[in-house]
Amino acid sequence: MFPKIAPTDTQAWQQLATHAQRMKQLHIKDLFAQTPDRFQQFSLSEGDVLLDYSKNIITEETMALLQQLANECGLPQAIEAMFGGEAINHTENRSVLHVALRSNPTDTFTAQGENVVPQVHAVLQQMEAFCQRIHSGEWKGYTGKPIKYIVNIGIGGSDLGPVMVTEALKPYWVPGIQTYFVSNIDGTHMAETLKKVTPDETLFLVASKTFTTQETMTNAHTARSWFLEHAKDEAFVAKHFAALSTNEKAVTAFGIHPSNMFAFWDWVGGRYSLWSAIGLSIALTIGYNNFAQLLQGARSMDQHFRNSSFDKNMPVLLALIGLWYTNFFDAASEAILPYDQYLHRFAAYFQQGNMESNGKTTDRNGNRVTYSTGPIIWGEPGTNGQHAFYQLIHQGTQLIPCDFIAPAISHNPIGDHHEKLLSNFFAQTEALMNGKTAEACAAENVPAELIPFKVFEGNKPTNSILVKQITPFVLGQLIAMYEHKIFVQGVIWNIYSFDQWGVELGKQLANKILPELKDANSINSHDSSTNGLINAFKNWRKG
Ligand SMILES: O=P(O)(O)OC[C@H]1O[C@](O)(CO)[C@@H](O)[C@@H]1O
Repeated sequence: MFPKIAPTDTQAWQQLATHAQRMKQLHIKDLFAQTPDRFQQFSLSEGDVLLDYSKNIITEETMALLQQLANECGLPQAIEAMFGGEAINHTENRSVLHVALRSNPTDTFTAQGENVVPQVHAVLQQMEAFCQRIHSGEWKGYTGKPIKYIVNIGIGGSDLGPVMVTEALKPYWVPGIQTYFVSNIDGTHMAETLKKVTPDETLFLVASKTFTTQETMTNAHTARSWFLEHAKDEAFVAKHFAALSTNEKAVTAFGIHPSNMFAFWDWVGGRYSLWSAIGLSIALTIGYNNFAQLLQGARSMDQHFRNSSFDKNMPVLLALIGLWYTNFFDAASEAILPYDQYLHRFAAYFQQGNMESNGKTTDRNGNRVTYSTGPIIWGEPGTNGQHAFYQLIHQGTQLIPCDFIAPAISHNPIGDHHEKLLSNFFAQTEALMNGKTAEACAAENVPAELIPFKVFEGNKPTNSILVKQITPFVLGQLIAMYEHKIFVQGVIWNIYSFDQWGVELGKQLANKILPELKDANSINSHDSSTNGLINAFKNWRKG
Protein backbone atom coordinates (compact mmCIF):
# COMPACT_ATOMS: atom_id res chain seq x y z
CA MET A 1 0.00 0.00 0.00
CA PHE A 2 1.15 3.56 -0.52
CA PRO A 3 1.35 6.34 2.07
CA LYS A 4 -1.83 8.17 3.10
CA ILE A 5 -0.27 11.60 3.13
CA ALA A 6 -2.22 14.82 2.86
CA PRO A 7 -0.62 16.62 -0.10
CA THR A 8 -0.61 19.79 2.00
CA ASP A 9 1.78 18.11 4.43
CA THR A 10 4.49 17.63 1.82
CA GLN A 11 7.46 19.90 1.32
CA ALA A 12 6.60 20.20 -2.35
CA TRP A 13 3.16 21.64 -1.54
CA GLN A 14 4.67 24.40 0.59
CA GLN A 15 7.17 25.19 -2.13
CA LEU A 16 4.47 25.13 -4.79
CA ALA A 17 2.39 27.59 -2.77
CA THR A 18 5.28 30.06 -2.70
CA HIS A 19 6.18 29.34 -6.31
CA ALA A 20 2.54 29.93 -7.38
CA GLN A 21 2.67 33.48 -6.02
CA ARG A 22 5.57 34.21 -8.37
CA MET A 23 3.97 32.39 -11.29
CA LYS A 24 0.77 34.43 -10.93
CA GLN A 25 2.79 37.50 -11.90
CA LEU A 26 3.84 35.90 -15.20
CA HIS A 27 2.13 35.66 -18.57
CA ILE A 28 2.45 32.55 -20.74
CA LYS A 29 3.28 34.66 -23.78
CA ASP A 30 6.29 36.09 -21.91
CA LEU A 31 7.40 32.57 -21.09
CA PHE A 32 7.36 31.83 -24.83
CA ALA A 33 9.33 35.00 -25.52
CA GLN A 34 11.95 33.94 -22.96
CA THR A 35 12.19 30.36 -24.22
CA PRO A 36 11.44 30.16 -27.93
CA ASP A 37 11.80 26.35 -28.00
CA ARG A 38 9.18 25.97 -25.27
CA PHE A 39 7.22 23.62 -27.51
CA GLN A 40 10.14 21.14 -27.55
CA GLN A 41 10.52 21.58 -23.81
CA PHE A 42 6.88 20.91 -22.96
CA SER A 43 5.54 18.46 -25.52
CA LEU A 44 5.82 14.74 -26.09
CA SER A 45 4.46 12.01 -28.33
CA GLU A 46 3.35 8.47 -27.72
CA GLY A 47 2.64 6.71 -31.01
CA ASP A 48 0.12 8.83 -32.89
CA VAL A 49 -0.75 10.99 -29.88
CA LEU A 50 0.99 14.33 -29.40
CA LEU A 51 0.56 16.23 -26.14
CA ASP A 52 1.61 19.88 -26.16
CA TYR A 53 1.39 21.35 -22.67
CA SER A 54 3.59 24.36 -23.34
CA LYS A 55 0.67 26.85 -23.25
CA ASN A 56 0.40 26.58 -19.48
CA ILE A 57 1.46 28.86 -16.65
CA ILE A 58 4.40 26.64 -15.87
CA THR A 59 8.18 26.60 -15.92
CA GLU A 60 10.61 23.74 -15.49
CA GLU A 61 10.63 24.56 -11.79
CA THR A 62 6.83 24.19 -11.63
CA MET A 63 6.97 20.80 -13.26
CA ALA A 64 9.85 19.65 -11.06
CA LEU A 65 7.96 20.67 -7.92
CA LEU A 66 4.77 18.98 -9.11
CA GLN A 67 6.72 15.78 -9.79
CA GLN A 68 8.27 16.06 -6.35
CA LEU A 69 4.73 16.33 -4.96
CA ALA A 70 3.76 13.15 -6.80
CA ASN A 71 6.78 11.36 -5.37
CA GLU A 72 6.18 12.60 -1.84
CA CYS A 73 2.58 11.40 -2.10
CA GLY A 74 3.75 7.93 -3.06
CA LEU A 75 2.64 7.90 -6.70
CA PRO A 76 5.31 5.36 -7.78
CA GLN A 77 4.11 2.94 -5.10
CA ALA A 78 0.47 3.67 -5.91
CA ILE A 79 0.96 2.82 -9.59
CA GLU A 80 2.54 -0.47 -8.65
CA ALA A 81 -0.21 -1.13 -6.09
CA MET A 82 -2.88 -0.69 -8.77
CA PHE A 83 -1.11 -2.76 -11.42
CA GLY A 84 -0.19 -5.30 -8.73
CA GLY A 85 -3.87 -5.87 -7.89
CA GLU A 86 -3.76 -4.59 -4.31
CA ALA A 87 -7.18 -3.75 -2.89
CA ILE A 88 -6.69 -0.01 -3.44
CA ASN A 89 -10.48 0.45 -3.57
CA HIS A 90 -10.28 0.21 0.18
CA THR A 91 -13.85 1.13 1.16
CA GLU A 92 -15.17 -1.71 -1.01
CA ASN A 93 -12.13 -3.95 -0.36
CA ARG A 94 -11.53 -4.46 -4.08
CA SER A 95 -8.64 -4.42 -6.51
CA VAL A 96 -8.78 -1.93 -9.36
CA LEU A 97 -7.75 -3.84 -12.43
CA HIS A 98 -9.33 -2.35 -15.53
CA VAL A 99 -5.78 -2.55 -16.92
CA ALA A 100 -6.14 -6.35 -16.87
CA LEU A 101 -9.11 -6.07 -19.25
CA ARG A 102 -6.77 -4.88 -21.99
CA SER A 103 -4.00 -7.35 -21.20
CA ASN A 104 -2.40 -9.73 -23.64
CA PRO A 105 -3.00 -13.43 -22.87
CA THR A 106 0.60 -13.81 -21.69
CA ASP A 107 0.36 -10.93 -19.17
CA THR A 108 -0.28 -11.55 -15.50
CA PHE A 109 -2.56 -9.49 -13.28
CA THR A 110 -3.44 -10.79 -9.87
CA ALA A 111 -6.48 -10.09 -7.72
CA GLN A 112 -6.64 -11.82 -4.35
CA GLY A 113 -3.83 -14.16 -5.34
CA GLU A 114 -5.45 -15.26 -8.60
CA ASN A 115 -4.23 -14.38 -12.10
CA VAL A 116 -7.33 -12.84 -13.69
CA VAL A 117 -5.98 -12.77 -17.26
CA PRO A 118 -7.31 -16.24 -18.28
CA GLN A 119 -10.88 -15.33 -17.25
CA VAL A 120 -10.61 -11.97 -19.02
CA HIS A 121 -9.61 -13.70 -22.25
CA ALA A 122 -12.26 -16.40 -21.85
CA VAL A 123 -14.95 -13.68 -21.83
CA LEU A 124 -13.27 -11.86 -24.72
CA GLN A 125 -13.41 -15.11 -26.72
CA GLN A 126 -17.07 -15.52 -25.82
CA MET A 127 -17.70 -11.94 -27.02
CA GLU A 128 -15.78 -12.56 -30.25
CA ALA A 129 -17.72 -15.74 -31.01
CA PHE A 130 -21.01 -13.99 -30.24
CA CYS A 131 -20.13 -11.08 -32.56
CA GLN A 132 -19.28 -13.55 -35.29
CA ARG A 133 -22.67 -15.27 -34.94
CA ILE A 134 -24.57 -11.97 -34.97
CA HIS A 135 -22.62 -10.43 -37.84
CA SER A 136 -22.70 -13.54 -40.04
CA GLY A 137 -26.46 -13.80 -39.60
CA GLU A 138 -26.10 -17.25 -38.02
CA TRP A 139 -27.87 -15.97 -34.89
CA LYS A 140 -31.53 -15.67 -35.77
CA GLY A 141 -34.39 -13.91 -34.06
CA TYR A 142 -37.69 -15.64 -33.30
CA THR A 143 -39.04 -15.25 -36.85
CA GLY A 144 -35.83 -16.52 -38.42
CA LYS A 145 -34.49 -13.09 -39.36
CA PRO A 146 -30.92 -12.01 -38.46
CA ILE A 147 -30.30 -9.34 -35.82
CA LYS A 148 -30.31 -5.81 -37.19
CA TYR A 149 -30.76 -3.68 -34.06
CA ILE A 150 -28.79 -3.65 -30.83
CA VAL A 151 -30.37 -1.87 -27.85
CA ASN A 152 -28.02 -1.46 -24.88
CA ILE A 153 -29.93 -0.87 -21.66
CA GLY A 154 -27.65 0.50 -18.96
CA ILE A 155 -26.81 3.70 -17.12
CA GLY A 156 -23.70 5.53 -15.85
CA GLY A 157 -20.64 3.40 -16.50
CA SER A 158 -22.80 0.77 -18.19
CA ASP A 159 -23.90 3.32 -20.79
CA LEU A 160 -21.64 6.35 -21.12
CA GLY A 161 -18.51 4.48 -22.25
CA PRO A 162 -20.24 2.40 -24.94
CA VAL A 163 -22.19 5.48 -26.12
CA MET A 164 -19.06 7.61 -26.31
CA VAL A 165 -16.96 4.96 -28.07
CA THR A 166 -19.58 3.89 -30.61
CA GLU A 167 -20.18 7.55 -31.48
CA ALA A 168 -16.44 8.26 -31.68
CA LEU A 169 -15.91 5.28 -33.97
CA LYS A 170 -18.95 5.68 -36.22
CA PRO A 171 -16.81 5.31 -39.37
CA TYR A 172 -16.11 1.73 -38.23
CA TRP A 173 -19.74 0.63 -37.76
CA VAL A 174 -20.51 -2.82 -39.14
CA PRO A 175 -22.86 -2.39 -42.13
CA GLY A 176 -26.37 -3.56 -41.39
CA ILE A 177 -26.15 -3.06 -37.61
CA GLN A 178 -27.86 -0.12 -35.92
CA THR A 179 -27.21 0.44 -32.22
CA TYR A 180 -29.27 2.39 -29.71
CA PHE A 181 -28.72 3.14 -26.05
CA VAL A 182 -31.45 3.50 -23.43
CA SER A 183 -30.33 4.82 -20.06
CA ASN A 184 -32.89 7.23 -18.63
CA ILE A 185 -35.71 5.85 -16.49
CA ASP A 186 -37.88 8.45 -18.19
CA GLY A 187 -40.21 6.23 -20.24
CA THR A 188 -39.65 8.56 -23.17
CA HIS A 189 -36.17 7.20 -23.74
CA MET A 190 -37.43 3.62 -24.10
CA ALA A 191 -40.59 4.58 -25.96
CA GLU A 192 -38.74 6.59 -28.58
CA THR A 193 -36.16 3.83 -29.05
CA LEU A 194 -38.77 1.09 -29.43
CA LYS A 195 -40.35 3.09 -32.26
CA LYS A 196 -37.14 2.61 -34.23
CA VAL A 197 -36.70 -1.16 -33.87
CA THR A 198 -38.60 -4.34 -34.67
CA PRO A 199 -39.00 -7.03 -31.99
CA ASP A 200 -37.88 -9.93 -34.17
CA GLU A 201 -34.65 -8.20 -35.32
CA THR A 202 -33.55 -6.65 -32.03
CA LEU A 203 -31.03 -7.83 -29.47
CA PHE A 204 -31.37 -6.19 -26.06
CA LEU A 205 -28.19 -6.08 -23.98
CA VAL A 206 -29.00 -5.55 -20.33
CA ALA A 207 -25.80 -3.93 -19.10
CA SER A 208 -25.51 -3.63 -15.35
CA LYS A 209 -22.63 -4.53 -13.10
CA THR A 210 -24.92 -5.07 -10.10
CA PHE A 211 -28.08 -5.99 -12.04
CA THR A 212 -30.02 -4.12 -9.38
CA THR A 213 -29.88 -0.53 -10.70
CA GLN A 214 -33.43 0.82 -10.68
CA GLU A 215 -33.23 2.61 -14.03
CA THR A 216 -31.74 -0.34 -15.89
CA MET A 217 -33.97 -2.99 -14.35
CA THR A 218 -37.10 -0.93 -14.99
CA ASN A 219 -36.08 -0.35 -18.60
CA ALA A 220 -35.12 -4.01 -19.05
CA HIS A 221 -38.52 -5.20 -17.75
CA THR A 222 -40.30 -2.74 -20.03
CA ALA A 223 -38.29 -3.99 -23.03
CA ARG A 224 -39.08 -7.58 -22.08
CA SER A 225 -42.82 -6.87 -21.80
CA TRP A 226 -42.80 -5.08 -25.16
CA PHE A 227 -40.93 -7.96 -26.72
CA LEU A 228 -43.33 -10.56 -25.31
CA GLU A 229 -46.36 -8.59 -26.49
CA HIS A 230 -45.07 -9.36 -29.98
CA ALA A 231 -43.22 -12.66 -29.60
CA LYS A 232 -45.88 -14.17 -27.27
CA ASP A 233 -43.58 -16.98 -26.10
CA GLU A 234 -41.10 -16.65 -23.20
CA ALA A 235 -38.85 -19.21 -24.85
CA PHE A 236 -37.95 -16.55 -27.43
CA VAL A 237 -36.42 -14.27 -24.78
CA ALA A 238 -33.19 -16.29 -25.08
CA LYS A 239 -32.81 -15.20 -28.71
CA HIS A 240 -33.26 -11.51 -27.96
CA PHE A 241 -31.84 -10.74 -24.52
CA ALA A 242 -28.28 -10.98 -23.23
CA ALA A 243 -26.84 -9.75 -19.94
CA LEU A 244 -23.54 -8.05 -19.19
CA SER A 245 -23.07 -8.31 -15.47
CA THR A 246 -21.18 -9.54 -12.43
CA ASN A 247 -24.40 -10.87 -10.84
CA GLU A 248 -25.29 -14.27 -12.31
CA LYS A 249 -28.05 -14.93 -9.76
CA ALA A 250 -29.95 -11.75 -10.63
CA VAL A 251 -29.42 -12.35 -14.36
CA THR A 252 -30.97 -15.81 -14.07
CA ALA A 253 -33.83 -14.47 -11.95
CA PHE A 254 -34.57 -11.95 -14.71
CA GLY A 255 -35.00 -14.86 -17.13
CA ILE A 256 -31.80 -14.54 -19.14
CA HIS A 257 -30.10 -17.88 -19.66
CA PRO A 258 -26.53 -18.05 -18.23
CA SER A 259 -25.24 -18.92 -21.73
CA ASN A 260 -26.37 -15.43 -22.78
CA MET A 261 -24.51 -13.82 -19.91
CA PHE A 262 -21.17 -12.10 -20.38
CA ALA A 263 -19.40 -11.83 -17.06
CA PHE A 264 -17.09 -9.34 -15.48
CA TRP A 265 -15.80 -8.92 -11.97
CA ASP A 266 -15.96 -6.71 -8.89
CA TRP A 267 -12.45 -5.39 -9.58
CA VAL A 268 -13.85 -3.55 -12.61
CA GLY A 269 -15.27 -0.18 -11.61
CA GLY A 270 -18.47 0.79 -13.47
CA ARG A 271 -16.94 3.92 -14.99
CA TYR A 272 -13.87 1.93 -16.07
CA SER A 273 -15.83 -0.98 -17.54
CA LEU A 274 -16.13 -0.28 -21.27
CA TRP A 275 -13.18 -2.64 -21.79
CA SER A 276 -15.07 -5.53 -20.20
CA ALA A 277 -18.25 -7.39 -21.19
CA ILE A 278 -19.91 -3.95 -20.88
CA GLY A 279 -18.14 -3.27 -24.19
CA LEU A 280 -20.21 -5.93 -26.00
CA SER A 281 -22.37 -3.21 -27.56
CA ILE A 282 -19.14 -1.64 -28.84
CA ALA A 283 -17.84 -4.91 -30.29
CA LEU A 284 -21.19 -5.65 -31.92
CA THR A 285 -21.30 -2.16 -33.40
CA ILE A 286 -17.74 -1.70 -34.71
CA GLY A 287 -16.75 -5.36 -35.05
CA TYR A 288 -14.72 -7.45 -32.63
CA ASN A 289 -11.37 -6.74 -34.34
CA ASN A 290 -11.84 -3.02 -33.92
CA PHE A 291 -12.83 -3.55 -30.28
CA ALA A 292 -9.59 -5.54 -29.86
CA GLN A 293 -7.68 -2.59 -31.36
CA LEU A 294 -9.32 -0.28 -28.83
CA LEU A 295 -8.04 -2.57 -26.05
CA GLN A 296 -4.57 -2.65 -27.59
CA GLY A 297 -4.46 1.15 -27.71
CA ALA A 298 -5.37 1.31 -24.04
CA ARG A 299 -2.76 -1.33 -23.25
CA SER A 300 -0.06 0.71 -24.97
CA MET A 301 -1.04 3.73 -22.82
CA ASP A 302 -0.99 1.52 -19.71
CA GLN A 303 2.58 0.56 -20.47
CA HIS A 304 3.54 4.15 -21.18
CA PHE A 305 1.98 5.18 -17.86
CA ARG A 306 3.59 2.39 -15.86
CA ASN A 307 7.05 2.61 -17.39
CA SER A 308 7.71 6.27 -18.26
CA SER A 309 9.42 8.68 -15.91
CA PHE A 310 7.03 11.33 -14.64
CA ASP A 311 8.53 14.07 -16.82
CA LYS A 312 7.72 12.00 -19.94
CA ASN A 313 4.44 10.53 -18.77
CA MET A 314 1.27 11.88 -20.42
CA PRO A 315 -1.28 10.91 -17.76
CA VAL A 316 1.01 12.11 -14.97
CA LEU A 317 1.74 15.43 -16.68
CA LEU A 318 -1.95 16.07 -17.37
CA ALA A 319 -2.80 15.20 -13.78
CA LEU A 320 -0.13 17.46 -12.32
CA ILE A 321 -1.07 20.40 -14.53
CA GLY A 322 -4.75 19.98 -13.66
CA LEU A 323 -3.93 19.85 -9.97
CA TRP A 324 -1.72 22.94 -10.28
CA TYR A 325 -4.73 24.99 -11.36
CA THR A 326 -7.24 23.33 -9.01
CA ASN A 327 -5.13 23.79 -5.91
CA PHE A 328 -2.96 26.81 -6.58
CA PHE A 329 -5.10 28.93 -8.94
CA ASP A 330 -8.56 28.05 -7.51
CA ALA A 331 -9.79 26.76 -10.85
CA ALA A 332 -13.13 25.09 -10.17
CA SER A 333 -13.60 23.41 -13.53
CA GLU A 334 -11.83 22.03 -16.56
CA ALA A 335 -13.17 21.95 -20.10
CA ILE A 336 -12.60 19.13 -22.58
CA LEU A 337 -13.04 20.48 -26.09
CA PRO A 338 -12.79 17.96 -28.91
CA TYR A 339 -12.46 19.36 -32.41
CA ASP A 340 -14.05 16.25 -33.82
CA GLN A 341 -17.80 15.79 -34.10
CA TYR A 342 -17.48 12.05 -33.51
CA LEU A 343 -16.06 12.80 -30.04
CA HIS A 344 -19.20 14.68 -29.05
CA ARG A 345 -19.76 12.48 -25.95
CA PHE A 346 -16.11 12.47 -24.84
CA ALA A 347 -16.54 15.23 -22.24
CA ALA A 348 -19.77 13.68 -20.93
CA TYR A 349 -17.98 10.36 -20.51
CA PHE A 350 -15.15 11.90 -18.52
CA GLN A 351 -17.61 13.94 -16.51
CA GLN A 352 -18.58 10.67 -14.83
CA GLY A 353 -15.00 9.38 -14.93
CA ASN A 354 -13.64 12.39 -13.06
CA MET A 355 -16.53 13.56 -10.96
CA GLU A 356 -17.67 10.17 -9.66
CA SER A 357 -14.03 9.22 -8.98
CA ASN A 358 -12.60 12.38 -7.47
CA GLY A 359 -15.65 14.29 -6.25
CA LYS A 360 -14.78 13.46 -2.63
CA THR A 361 -14.31 15.39 0.63
CA THR A 362 -13.09 12.56 2.84
CA ASP A 363 -9.44 11.61 2.66
CA ARG A 364 -8.02 8.11 2.93
CA ASN A 365 -7.62 8.54 6.68
CA GLY A 366 -11.32 9.32 7.10
CA ASN A 367 -10.75 13.05 7.66
CA ARG A 368 -12.25 16.00 5.83
CA VAL A 369 -9.83 17.33 3.24
CA THR A 370 -8.61 20.89 3.66
CA TYR A 371 -7.92 21.44 -0.05
CA SER A 372 -9.92 21.23 -3.25
CA THR A 373 -10.29 17.85 -4.96
CA GLY A 374 -11.86 16.95 -8.30
CA PRO A 375 -12.91 19.85 -10.53
CA ILE A 376 -16.14 20.09 -12.50
CA ILE A 377 -15.60 18.58 -15.95
CA TRP A 378 -17.56 19.82 -18.91
CA GLY A 379 -17.24 20.50 -22.60
CA GLU A 380 -18.70 20.32 -26.07
CA PRO A 381 -17.17 19.82 -29.48
CA GLY A 382 -15.56 22.83 -31.13
CA THR A 383 -16.54 24.92 -32.97
CA ASN A 384 -20.02 24.74 -31.44
CA GLY A 385 -18.54 25.63 -28.07
CA GLN A 386 -16.92 28.70 -29.58
CA HIS A 387 -20.36 30.06 -30.38
CA ALA A 388 -21.72 29.19 -26.96
CA PHE A 389 -19.43 29.44 -23.96
CA TYR A 390 -15.94 30.47 -25.15
CA GLN A 391 -16.84 34.08 -24.34
CA LEU A 392 -16.58 33.20 -20.66
CA ILE A 393 -13.34 31.28 -21.14
CA HIS A 394 -11.80 34.29 -22.91
CA GLN A 395 -13.19 37.19 -20.89
CA GLY A 396 -14.99 35.77 -17.84
CA THR A 397 -13.76 35.94 -14.26
CA GLN A 398 -13.24 32.18 -13.88
CA LEU A 399 -9.99 30.48 -14.84
CA ILE A 400 -10.93 27.47 -16.95
CA PRO A 401 -8.03 25.27 -18.04
CA CYS A 402 -8.97 23.61 -21.34
CA ASP A 403 -7.92 20.48 -23.17
CA PHE A 404 -8.19 20.86 -26.94
CA ILE A 405 -8.31 17.51 -28.77
CA ALA A 406 -8.22 17.04 -32.54
CA PRO A 407 -7.27 14.55 -35.24
CA ALA A 408 -4.99 15.66 -38.08
CA ILE A 409 -6.85 13.41 -40.51
CA SER A 410 -10.62 13.57 -40.72
CA HIS A 411 -12.76 10.55 -41.55
CA ASN A 412 -14.81 12.93 -43.70
CA PRO A 413 -12.38 15.02 -45.76
CA ILE A 414 -15.00 17.16 -47.46
CA GLY A 415 -13.63 20.27 -49.18
CA ASP A 416 -11.66 22.36 -46.69
CA HIS A 417 -13.91 21.63 -43.69
CA HIS A 418 -11.13 20.02 -41.71
CA GLU A 419 -8.60 22.77 -42.36
CA LYS A 420 -11.20 25.31 -41.26
CA LEU A 421 -12.00 23.27 -38.16
CA LEU A 422 -8.35 22.93 -37.19
CA SER A 423 -7.59 26.56 -37.93
CA ASN A 424 -10.10 27.31 -35.20
CA PHE A 425 -8.41 24.86 -32.81
CA PHE A 426 -4.99 26.45 -33.33
CA ALA A 427 -6.36 29.99 -33.30
CA GLN A 428 -8.26 29.46 -30.06
CA THR A 429 -5.31 28.10 -28.09
CA GLU A 430 -3.14 30.93 -29.40
CA ALA A 431 -5.77 33.57 -28.63
CA LEU A 432 -6.45 32.18 -25.16
CA MET A 433 -2.75 32.43 -24.42
CA ASN A 434 -1.90 35.75 -26.04
CA GLY A 435 -5.09 37.69 -25.48
CA LYS A 436 -5.24 41.15 -26.99
CA THR A 437 -3.83 44.30 -25.49
CA ALA A 438 -5.32 47.81 -25.43
CA GLU A 439 -2.46 48.87 -27.71
CA ALA A 440 -3.37 46.24 -30.28
CA CYS A 441 -6.99 47.42 -30.15
CA ALA A 442 -5.91 51.03 -30.61
CA ALA A 443 -3.75 50.04 -33.57
CA GLU A 444 -6.89 48.60 -35.16
CA ASN A 445 -8.61 51.97 -34.64
CA VAL A 446 -10.99 50.61 -32.02
CA PRO A 447 -12.77 53.67 -30.55
CA ALA A 448 -11.27 54.50 -27.13
CA GLU A 449 -14.54 53.92 -25.28
CA LEU A 450 -14.79 50.38 -26.68
CA ILE A 451 -11.23 49.36 -25.91
CA PRO A 452 -11.95 48.04 -22.36
CA PHE A 453 -14.53 45.68 -23.83
CA LYS A 454 -12.27 44.46 -26.60
CA VAL A 455 -9.22 43.76 -24.46
CA PHE A 456 -8.45 40.09 -23.77
CA GLU A 457 -6.16 39.42 -20.83
CA GLY A 458 -5.02 36.11 -22.29
CA ASN A 459 -2.88 33.88 -20.08
CA LYS A 460 -5.59 31.21 -20.26
CA PRO A 461 -3.98 27.78 -20.03
CA THR A 462 -4.59 25.03 -22.54
CA ASN A 463 -3.30 21.56 -23.33
CA SER A 464 -3.37 20.55 -26.98
CA ILE A 465 -3.80 16.88 -27.78
CA LEU A 466 -3.32 16.30 -31.47
CA VAL A 467 -3.67 12.78 -32.83
CA LYS A 468 -3.09 11.47 -36.33
CA GLN A 469 -6.60 10.09 -36.71
CA ILE A 470 -9.31 8.82 -34.38
CA THR A 471 -8.84 5.10 -34.94
CA PRO A 472 -9.90 2.44 -32.42
CA PHE A 473 -6.27 2.16 -31.26
CA VAL A 474 -5.81 5.92 -30.79
CA LEU A 475 -9.15 6.24 -29.02
CA GLY A 476 -8.06 3.46 -26.65
CA GLN A 477 -4.89 5.44 -25.93
CA LEU A 478 -6.81 8.64 -25.28
CA ILE A 479 -9.33 7.06 -22.93
CA ALA A 480 -6.66 5.25 -20.94
CA MET A 481 -4.62 8.46 -20.74
CA TYR A 482 -7.53 10.28 -19.08
CA GLU A 483 -8.33 7.30 -16.84
CA HIS A 484 -4.81 7.31 -15.46
CA LYS A 485 -4.90 11.09 -15.06
CA ILE A 486 -7.87 10.62 -12.71
CA PHE A 487 -6.00 7.93 -10.78
CA VAL A 488 -2.90 10.10 -10.33
CA GLN A 489 -4.93 13.03 -9.04
CA GLY A 490 -6.83 10.80 -6.61
CA VAL A 491 -3.55 9.48 -5.20
CA ILE A 492 -2.17 12.98 -4.66
CA TRP A 493 -5.42 14.26 -3.18
CA ASN A 494 -5.29 11.23 -0.85
CA ILE A 495 -8.85 10.18 -1.66
CA TYR A 496 -10.40 6.90 -2.72
CA SER A 497 -11.13 7.30 -6.43
CA PHE A 498 -12.86 3.98 -7.04
CA ASP A 499 -15.93 4.11 -4.81
CA GLN A 500 -19.03 6.28 -5.29
CA TRP A 501 -20.91 6.49 -2.01
CA GLY A 502 -22.14 9.93 -2.97
CA VAL A 503 -24.74 8.54 -5.36
CA GLU A 504 -26.41 6.41 -2.69
CA LEU A 505 -28.34 8.99 -0.66
CA GLY A 506 -30.51 10.17 -3.54
CA LYS A 507 -31.24 6.56 -4.52
CA GLN A 508 -32.38 5.71 -0.95
CA LEU A 509 -34.64 8.75 -0.72
CA ALA A 510 -36.19 8.05 -4.12
CA ASN A 511 -37.05 4.55 -2.92
CA LYS A 512 -38.70 6.05 0.15
CA ILE A 513 -40.70 8.56 -1.89
CA LEU A 514 -41.80 6.18 -4.65
CA PRO A 515 -44.57 4.48 -2.60
CA GLU A 516 -45.82 7.93 -1.54
CA LEU A 517 -46.50 8.76 -5.19
CA LYS A 518 -48.66 5.72 -5.82
CA ASP A 519 -51.83 6.91 -4.05
CA ALA A 520 -53.81 10.15 -3.93
CA ASN A 521 -53.21 10.94 -0.22
CA SER A 522 -51.70 14.24 0.76
CA ILE A 523 -48.12 13.98 2.08
CA ASN A 524 -46.71 15.71 5.17
CA SER A 525 -43.75 13.54 6.11
CA HIS A 526 -41.05 15.77 4.54
CA ASP A 527 -39.95 19.39 4.76
CA SER A 528 -42.51 21.90 3.48
CA SER A 529 -40.80 22.26 0.10
CA THR A 530 -40.69 18.53 -0.64
CA ASN A 531 -44.27 18.08 0.71
CA GLY A 532 -45.47 20.99 -1.42
CA LEU A 533 -43.88 19.65 -4.59
CA ILE A 534 -45.15 16.11 -4.07
CA ASN A 535 -48.67 17.30 -3.32
CA ALA A 536 -48.70 19.59 -6.38
CA PHE A 537 -47.54 16.64 -8.50
CA LYS A 538 -50.34 14.49 -7.09
CA ASN A 539 -53.02 17.16 -7.48
CA TRP A 540 -52.21 17.65 -11.14
CA ARG A 541 -52.37 13.94 -11.79
CA LYS A 542 -55.76 13.60 -10.03
CA GLY A 543 -57.35 15.89 -12.58
O1 LIG B 1 -23.76 -1.10 -13.82
P1 LIG B 1 -24.69 -0.75 -12.71
O2 LIG B 1 -24.50 -1.66 -11.52
O3 LIG B 1 -26.11 -0.81 -13.20
O4 LIG B 1 -24.40 0.70 -12.21
C1 LIG B 1 -24.54 1.81 -13.05
C2 LIG B 1 -23.86 3.03 -12.50
O5 LIG B 1 -24.38 3.38 -11.23
C3 LIG B 1 -23.35 3.87 -10.38
O6 LIG B 1 -23.11 2.92 -9.41
C4 LIG B 1 -23.72 5.14 -9.70
O7 LIG B 1 -24.07 6.14 -10.58
C5 LIG B 1 -22.14 4.01 -11.32
O8 LIG B 1 -20.94 3.95 -10.67
C6 LIG B 1 -22.38 2.92 -12.28
O9 LIG B 1 -21.62 3.12 -13.43
